[in-house]
Amino acid sequence: MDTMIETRGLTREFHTGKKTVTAVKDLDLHIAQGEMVALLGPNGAGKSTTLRMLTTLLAPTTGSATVAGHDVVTDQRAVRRAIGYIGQGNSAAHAQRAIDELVVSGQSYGLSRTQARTRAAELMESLGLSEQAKQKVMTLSGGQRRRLDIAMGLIHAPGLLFLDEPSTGLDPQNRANLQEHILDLRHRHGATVVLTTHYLDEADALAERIVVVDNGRVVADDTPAALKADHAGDRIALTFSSPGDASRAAERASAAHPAAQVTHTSRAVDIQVAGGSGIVAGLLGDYAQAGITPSTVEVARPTLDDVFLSLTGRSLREGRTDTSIDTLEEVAA
Ligand SMILES: Nc1ncnc2c1ncn2[C@@H]1O[C@H](COP(=O)(O)OP(=O)(O)OP(=O)(O)O)[C@@H](O)[C@H]1O
Repeated sequence: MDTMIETRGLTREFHTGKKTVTAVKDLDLHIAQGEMVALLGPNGAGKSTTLRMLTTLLAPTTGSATVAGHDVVTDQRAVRRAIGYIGQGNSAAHAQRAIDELVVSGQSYGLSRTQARTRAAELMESLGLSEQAKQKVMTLSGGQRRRLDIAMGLIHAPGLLFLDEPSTGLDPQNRANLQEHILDLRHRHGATVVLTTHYLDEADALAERIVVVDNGRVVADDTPAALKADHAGDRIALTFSSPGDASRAAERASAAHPAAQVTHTSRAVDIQVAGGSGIVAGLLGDYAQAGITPSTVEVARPTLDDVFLSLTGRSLREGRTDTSIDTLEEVAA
């Protein structure tokens, strides 16, 4: 398959006062044409910085990257023509009417005025913005502006689409709608898609490949299924009516399944083990023989959050703050 994105030792540092933050460190990434890749990581992991370097919004400190065959430093115009980018910030101008903003954006990508109008109307309709078409951008709600940004990123049906947390601020219906647009670009145009998201279910549903980043480095890179199989087991959650029963249950589970991760708090026991669903019956039989009766038993398949927890010791669901700054001025930085 043809290469769409290639980075070698891509690194970006930020200097604030005397402090240096290495946001992205020695990133070697290869993404083939047509791949759908999600970058997953906690706040501050370096996801947005990576995307902003690949979209020419930010210059790398060291290392190199090519996007659609063009160097992100020496051939910025060609890179920009080849991509669609939906950043975290609002890119639309405030005083323009929403529809005009979209049409102009289409023309800037080389569509004729007629093509841009047709496409803009289609996108407005399917993103539920038809009624707001003639409104000035500054009068749109947060969610409507987010949808306008998305329309601007999709207007030229790009062969390579970067999305930085595209679903943030969208209601479930518009989130589903966006996923449809992405899948449509993919299937109809064979587009390559690189996205960052905090919605683990979204990454799981959309991406065939997940690149997990932490502290500016790649810590895992595989399909969602392989990541779960390699890094997280099923989870068996049990509760008991007394702390004594919980304690004995935890001990018996550890003895019978040495490879399992068993944690126990007061009346609850959590067992994480590969193939966990297959051992539940045996475990309950053992408890029955020992006179221990659980109050509740739940078995859950691993999630990407379990994968992340096992790789980094932290949960992706931990508190989130917005650190992103999306300006073209930083290209010069
Ligand atoms: N313009 C900047 N100046 C200084 N530090 C920055 C700048 N942009 C990013 N950083 C720092 O670089 C690190 C990586 O930030 P980045 O925004 O790439 O993370 P992220 O993985 O996208 O996080 P989030 O999930 O919160 O969007 C963070 O420590 C952040 O504070």
